[in-house]
Amino acid sequence: MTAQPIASHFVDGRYVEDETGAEFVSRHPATGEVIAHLHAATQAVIEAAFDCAARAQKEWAACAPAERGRVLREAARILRRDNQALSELETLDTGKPIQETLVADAASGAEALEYFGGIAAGIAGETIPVPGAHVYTLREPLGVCVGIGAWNYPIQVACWKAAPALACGNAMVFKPSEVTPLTTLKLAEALVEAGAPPGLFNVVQGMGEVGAALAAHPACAKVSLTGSVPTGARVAAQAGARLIPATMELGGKSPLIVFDDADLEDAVGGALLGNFYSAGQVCTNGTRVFVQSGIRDAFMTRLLERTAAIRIGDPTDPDTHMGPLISAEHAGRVRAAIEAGEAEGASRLTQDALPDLPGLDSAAFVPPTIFGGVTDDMSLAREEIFGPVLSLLDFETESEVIARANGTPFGLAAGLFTRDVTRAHRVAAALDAGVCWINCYNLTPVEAPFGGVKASGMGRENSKAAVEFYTRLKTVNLGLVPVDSPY
Ligand SMILES: NC(=O)c1ccc[n+]([C@@H]2O[C@H](COP(=O)([O-])OP(=O)(O)OC[C@H]3O[C@@H](n4cnc5c(N)ncnc54)[C@H](O)[C@@H]3O)[C@@H](O)[C@H]2O)c1
Repeated sequence: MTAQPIASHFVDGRYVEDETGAEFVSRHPATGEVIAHLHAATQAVIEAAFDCAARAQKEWAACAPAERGRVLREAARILRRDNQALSELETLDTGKPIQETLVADAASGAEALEYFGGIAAGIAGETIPVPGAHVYTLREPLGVCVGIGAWNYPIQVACWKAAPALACGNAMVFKPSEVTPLTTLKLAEALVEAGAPPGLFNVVQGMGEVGAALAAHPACAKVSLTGSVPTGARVAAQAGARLIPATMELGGKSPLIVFDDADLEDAVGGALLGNFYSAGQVCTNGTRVFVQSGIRDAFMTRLLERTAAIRIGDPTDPDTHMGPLISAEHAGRVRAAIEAGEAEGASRLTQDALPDLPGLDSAAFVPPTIFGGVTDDMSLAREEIFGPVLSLLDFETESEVIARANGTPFGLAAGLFTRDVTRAHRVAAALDAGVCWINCYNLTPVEAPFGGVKASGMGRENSKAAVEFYTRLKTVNLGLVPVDSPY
């Protein structure tokens, strides 16, 4: 099994290798097999990427916004054309089931390219009515933006950053996670095929040091990171030291609240989606499931029944619901979190058992795990586990659950299930979260802003809101009356 790219990096419209960079490999998580050998970017590769990006950005910013939009929409068409192959590659690189990658990865990336391709020609400033002057604003590109990605949604994350950045007239140097380096190279190919100038979107590979070097580069005009809170704090501090804007899409420990009057099947479905999709490796997951006492028993019964029907196995099999975690090493961390939960007194309601996994590395798999009797002080309720671990917490009243749901440093997302429309809006308004879901979970339409509050990040991706984070505003004042000078 191989998924070896032509070369490690994609710079100035073509694949580039520099074998003096540190070697690393990409593995297929389900088997542990090495699928690609790569080299981390050297300083020479990084300089080449910024040089060509600066050149391409000038050309791109000078071209008609409608033309920029056309190129992005053409790139979307190419991703859709190649969706099968891209999804297979994403499944090899991430271990996520093919039934997910076919709909949620390159396809979501294509939606971002379509959306921002569509609004590119409408990005504009405004006129401001002021007596005696004609005042208007211009929305200008920032220059060369740096994107740094996480491993759970590699091509989606790259598109969610590249599409708004490019629509606004910027160029980008992007570093995928070293764990999942492959599909972002295909995005770079698609943009060139679509007619983007060489150098507009560059991919450089490597570990955290390469990301840090990109964010610290004097030509970096903005950095957008998707990753963990500790990395976000480091990268935001670097950006702060240089006074450049930063968008941070970080981790979470989101609450999902099920009130007594909820539709039972919808609430159970939401909790399953919001904990076990992508084997739980989703930043917005509602891992603290607060269940009101009147619905507790019915909810738990259906949750366990439906969890038992989850098919674990080979992610390349279209029937598989849940594949491995990103690596045996990460699965080990998730197992340690499960053991800590047991040691702290939570009761494990699911079996610690995997099906036979012939030819696969069972060390990379963790079965869907549900804990009951979880209290707010337990590590299960406080730490982002980033695996298929759902914690059930009991509650009685609305005001109690709002306070407990907000009792976390994170603020990425929150969900609630209720048939009471007044309560739904009241509780959504009271929750500390960048995104709230009422009677659904983990919907992220490109038309709506996405991002966190508190330690979960700053800035927004998707929607018209993203334009604010990839442009700078210039105010122009034109005097219409004689200059009123006392001198
Ligand atoms: N909010 C969101 O949109 C979102 C989406 C997906 C994942 N996440 C979060 O991402 C995390 C999982 O991803 P991960 O393990 O890849 O995160 P991570 O923080 O370990 O790495 C993220 C990226 O940052 C790079 N990096 C590491 N140190 C760096 C440094 N000092 N300077 C610059 N770059 C550096 C890594 O190489 C990688 O490309 C989880 O916490 C998850 O919640 C958030």
